[in-house]
Amino acid sequence: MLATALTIAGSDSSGGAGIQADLKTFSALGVFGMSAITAITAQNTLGVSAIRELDEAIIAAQIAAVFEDIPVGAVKIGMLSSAAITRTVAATLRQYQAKSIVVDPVMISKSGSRLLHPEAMTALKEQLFPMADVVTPNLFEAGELVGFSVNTRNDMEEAARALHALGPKHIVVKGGHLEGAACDILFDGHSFVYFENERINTIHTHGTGCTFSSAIAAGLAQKLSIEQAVRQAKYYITGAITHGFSLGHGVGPTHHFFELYQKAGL
Ligand SMILES: Nc1ncnc2c1ncn2[C@@H]1O[C@H](COP(=O)(O)OP(=O)(O)O)[C@@H](O)[C@H]1O
Ligand SMILES: Cc1ncc(COP(=O)(O)OP(=O)(O)O)c(N)n1
Repeated sequence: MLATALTIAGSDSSGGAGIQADLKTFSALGVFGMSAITAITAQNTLGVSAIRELDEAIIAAQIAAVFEDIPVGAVKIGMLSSAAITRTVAATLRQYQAKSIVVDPVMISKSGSRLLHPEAMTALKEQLFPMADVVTPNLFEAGELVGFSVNTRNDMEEAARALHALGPKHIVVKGGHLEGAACDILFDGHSFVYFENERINTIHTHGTGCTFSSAIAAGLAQKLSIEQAVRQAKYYITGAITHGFSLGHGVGPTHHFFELYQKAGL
């Protein structure tokens, strides 16, 4: 049977990030994608001009409709916006005993708009992190979550240890915003695995975090180990950034296509 994955995230009208990037990634990786939308953003390559949260009942109903009918191989969680939405998503996933959960703790878009109210941080840590198989913060998000700034590889390791203590089985701290090579680290509570690629010199990186976390979820849905899923995701995002392109007047999107997956040779 085809592997399936559910994304619970916000909609990006320009198609570069959010639900749209997640579904494109699932599809390119050969996984059947399903979605539960938490919020609608009016967004393009220049920024976010409006956000409308959906009410908790319709968010829970979308998740329930999928789980009541279809086996869900993995879940990716992106923009949650509020504490109430975060609690609703956690409670609904608990109700359906969801497995293989990847939490991308989306806080601020690259263009600078808040996608998570600061007061939702506690619900994220207390309700969702203990259920997560993987949490994938970037440097800024890791810093906000642990309460110290994360700027070096040493800081990334320290942050991964602190975040692992909150309950997720694995942490991937993304080094996309580091100087030099694009280096991410995976921590399982015992040891670190480094995933490193040469930095691609481009401004067209809209949606990199969404693409990376949904590629990990796709790998888990395909029954890869965490390390294999992160390796596949790293290969995929590197190709997607390499083929990122100018679209609109600002930061263009990453590009998703099946050949990126075929070449992964996993
Ligand atoms: N310019 C780049 N060249 C190569 N890889 C990159 C680049 N920017 C980001 N990445 C990779 O993309 C993934 C997403 O990271 P990041 O951009 O830090 O996430 P976010 O979108 O959440 O800020 C990571 O694997 C990171 O290493
Ligand atoms: C609706 C929505 N969700 C998440 C993001 C953040 O995407 P990310 O891949 O972390 O990075 P940018 O797209 O902000 O570059 C978003 N923008 N919109």
